[in-house]
Amino acid sequence: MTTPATNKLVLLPAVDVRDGQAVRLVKGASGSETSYGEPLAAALAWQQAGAEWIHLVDLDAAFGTGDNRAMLAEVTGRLDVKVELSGGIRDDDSLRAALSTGCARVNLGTAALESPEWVAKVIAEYGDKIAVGLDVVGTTLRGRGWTSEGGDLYEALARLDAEGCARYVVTDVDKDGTLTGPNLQLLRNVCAATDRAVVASGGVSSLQDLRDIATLVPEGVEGAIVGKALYAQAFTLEEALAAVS
Ligand SMILES: O=C(O)c1ccccc1NCC(=O)[C@H](O)[C@H](O)COP(=O)(O)O
Repeated sequence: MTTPATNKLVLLPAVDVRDGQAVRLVKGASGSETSYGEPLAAALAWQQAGAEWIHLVDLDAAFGTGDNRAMLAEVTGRLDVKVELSGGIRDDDSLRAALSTGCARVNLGTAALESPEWVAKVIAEYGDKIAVGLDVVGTTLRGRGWTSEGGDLYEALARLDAEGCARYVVTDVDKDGTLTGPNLQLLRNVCAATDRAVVASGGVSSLQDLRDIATLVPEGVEGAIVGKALYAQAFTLEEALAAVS
């Protein structure tokens, strides 16, 4: 693995969109939404607070209950910071739409489980504009808005590494939206199995959680997505950025 130049952890505040609203779910369960208002207002607030990245998710597209494509394109276009677009990007049409927003990269989930040949093709074509979301319960992958099972984490990781995947967004579904802390052991295990960059997602509840994730930067963790903790005002983004700088 290439040693990162600094130990700085990149923070990606999450804006998850359902039915036109910024929401947070508990363990990704449809119906467990808490609403936090307009996605653009949330994203602009994180940008104003110093975010370099926004993790922007179309939950309807992920769940197959419609999409918020036009709204996410508008939000991405209004931001000056980099956007990682996620949720329901599964074919040429949805990938083209996502990339045409001007986002810095997209995150593929279900497609990596159900359409491995297509994913290998787009990794070869778009390089590090493609990240793959490895959303797991235990070591079993989840797709389709985390409702379907999709095989073994480490088998998928070996396959995607061989195909040249640059980056993985790793989520412990049982931690996501629960404010119970990240699964540090999962992150360590994934870093031990790949030399590609890892973005941690799910469960962050405190500044100490972020400092704990930052200790894994030398092992390959590059960033951390933070959702519920920011919306629940457990800390401010300014405090979070200071804690990991
Ligand atoms: O990212 C997706 O594509 C996705 C699909 C289906 C359900 C949830 C999805 N993402 C959730 C997130 O990205 C969360 O915002 C992120 O893990 C933050 O979690 P937390 O800090 O625990 O609120």
